[in-house]
Amino acid sequence: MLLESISSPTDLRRLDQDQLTTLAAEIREFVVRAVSVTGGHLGSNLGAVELTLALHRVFSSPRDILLWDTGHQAYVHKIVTGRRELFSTLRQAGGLSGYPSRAESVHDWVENSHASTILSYAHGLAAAVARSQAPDRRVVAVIGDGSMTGGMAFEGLNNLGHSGSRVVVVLNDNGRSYAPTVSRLSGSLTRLRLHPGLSQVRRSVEDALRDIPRVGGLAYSSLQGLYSAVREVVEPRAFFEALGVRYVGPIDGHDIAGLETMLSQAAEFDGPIVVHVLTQKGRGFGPAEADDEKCLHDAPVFDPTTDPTEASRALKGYTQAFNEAMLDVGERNPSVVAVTAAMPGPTGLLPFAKRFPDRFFDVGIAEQHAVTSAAGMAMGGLRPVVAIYSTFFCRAFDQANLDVGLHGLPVVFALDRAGITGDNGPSHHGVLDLALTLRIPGMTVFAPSSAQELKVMLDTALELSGPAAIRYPSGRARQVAPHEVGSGLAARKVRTGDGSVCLLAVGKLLEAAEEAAEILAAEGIAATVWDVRVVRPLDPRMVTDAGRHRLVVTVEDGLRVGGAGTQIADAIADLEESRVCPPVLVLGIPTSYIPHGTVEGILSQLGLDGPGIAASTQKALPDPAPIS
Ligand SMILES: Cc1ncc(C[n+]2csc(CCOP(=O)(O)OP(=O)(O)O)c2C)c(N)n1
Ligand SMILES: CC(=O)[C@@H](O)[C@H](O)COP(=O)(O)O
Ligand SMILES: [Mg+2]
Repeated sequence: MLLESISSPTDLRRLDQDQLTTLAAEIREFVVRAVSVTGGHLGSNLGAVELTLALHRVFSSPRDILLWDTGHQAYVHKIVTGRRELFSTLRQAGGLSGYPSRAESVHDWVENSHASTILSYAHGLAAAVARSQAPDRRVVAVIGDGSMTGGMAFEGLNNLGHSGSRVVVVLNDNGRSYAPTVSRLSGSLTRLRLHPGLSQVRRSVEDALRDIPRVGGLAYSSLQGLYSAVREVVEPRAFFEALGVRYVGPIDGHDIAGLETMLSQAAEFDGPIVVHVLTQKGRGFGPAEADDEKCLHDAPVFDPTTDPTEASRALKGYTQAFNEAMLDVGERNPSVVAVTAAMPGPTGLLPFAKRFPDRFFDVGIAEQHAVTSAAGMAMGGLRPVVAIYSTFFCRAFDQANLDVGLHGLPVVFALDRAGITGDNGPSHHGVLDLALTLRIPGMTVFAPSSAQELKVMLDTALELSGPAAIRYPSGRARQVAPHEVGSGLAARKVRTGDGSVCLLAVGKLLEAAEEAAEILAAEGIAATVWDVRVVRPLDPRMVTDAGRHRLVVTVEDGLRVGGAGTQIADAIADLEESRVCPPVLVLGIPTSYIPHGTVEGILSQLGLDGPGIAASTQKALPDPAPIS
């Protein structure tokens, strides 16, 4: 196996083109097998094989700086930079990160998995390189066509062009984010034009025409004229060069020799230059190539001899509940519309999009634009539901605060993947959404503890006159009977204790709080447990009841500072009737970057599972009051 002989980019440079073709096939097989064992990103990595090999042959990382936007497509980069044997630990606690990691390798620079940032990094690094003693270092930024639709990418491009920064931008255009990319920049015609089959046809027609005496020459030149007219119409050269960024391409992103030629030329260009490469997401693995939803962008653990597409598409837990709830409200309320930032599949909106195509908006990887577009929709009398991951909501906080909140607009934010998300590491955990949404005046904040609660809360949110956020986690959703579901803005008391301690649980942590109550009961401590349900406005009945206990413990899978617990502690402190405020122990997530691992393992480490909550509670319980 050639692959076993590759432990650094220098090993790539001794291979000839045939060997590179063999190596590419071996890498594809390796990636499919590795991801089948651990789960992870598949389609993007299969599409970036030849491109990565060419980049590492033309540029000398880490002297030359190779940057990956989002970083989910950097598995091949990791394989050729000496980490092949770590893939059995991919995304596991203490194991290989699913994104570049500076702790793992000098070849890695950017760890943030939020899209559309890389041109800004490149601009900054190019400025530093220009002032260093090594002005011949190259800065190379690989950005996908999807990430190119993010606002920051346009900001970066504009500044690169204006400043003349010496950066090689590789636009890795596979026409997809998850779904087909919402952009004319990577128009289907461009891809069609360079479809291998079409190129072959074009070449044979040109050859045939050229050989026909007299008329052949005329026909050939008119075909060329037509071809270049088409190119002028579709190719994005005009866009980039109007910004001051040289444009070359589009070229075949799977032709290593062609890539090397173009990248070598681009490396010599003294300014910003875009090399537009056309790749196929999921290339080389049949199920990924055939997956018209997302080219197996990511895949669960699967048997590599089977097709993981259905498993990869399957909606889990709260996302499935959201999908069902949206279809239901969509039928009942024609003003409800749905907005996504290039994630219709993972947020569960595809069925809604299919059922109500004219009430579904995919705006590209553009969360800020998504939120303010929703504000416009609400201003126009619609009832927008913005489905956005908790972590990506952070990017649109200003828009949520001042475009939605300031105008008191009825936008509903469906914040999926709230809390610890595990696999994708520190830039994907959804730990800030409570701290942020609670800073938006007038925003109602819901945290469902079951699939059934999510549906009730969406209905309630859509009846409100102002903004609302519903935050819910990845993974399994608790299923409960109708009598175990709350209503409106009320909290729900699920267990009555002896007045010693009151556990107030937010969202999914209700299960852990109930487990803690059982553990405490075995120790003779009868805890009261409330499902907070609505983090703001807090249910006054719950606050009053909690204030009558000797200790209040709040539990949430959000930032401890500025989250639900802080909100509850303030409310208890404000209770007029309580003679002595009970101490409030706020259990939540510390202000830190939490590495990847399993959700359960991380929550346990943070003391946010049943035993952890029980232990913290026991430790905080004031000594038993003297018997009067
Ligand atoms: C700000 C932000 N929003 C959403 C995502 C989720 N996300 C991860 S990869 C991806 C699609 C990226 O498409 P593209 O840049 O074309 O890369 P490809 O997967 O096609 O190689 C999205 C939407 C993200 N990482 N960052
Ligand atoms: C790279 C990226 O941001 C997404 O693809 C992310 O991996 C999705 O996370 P889920 O796996 O929770 O859908
Ligand atoms: Mg893409």
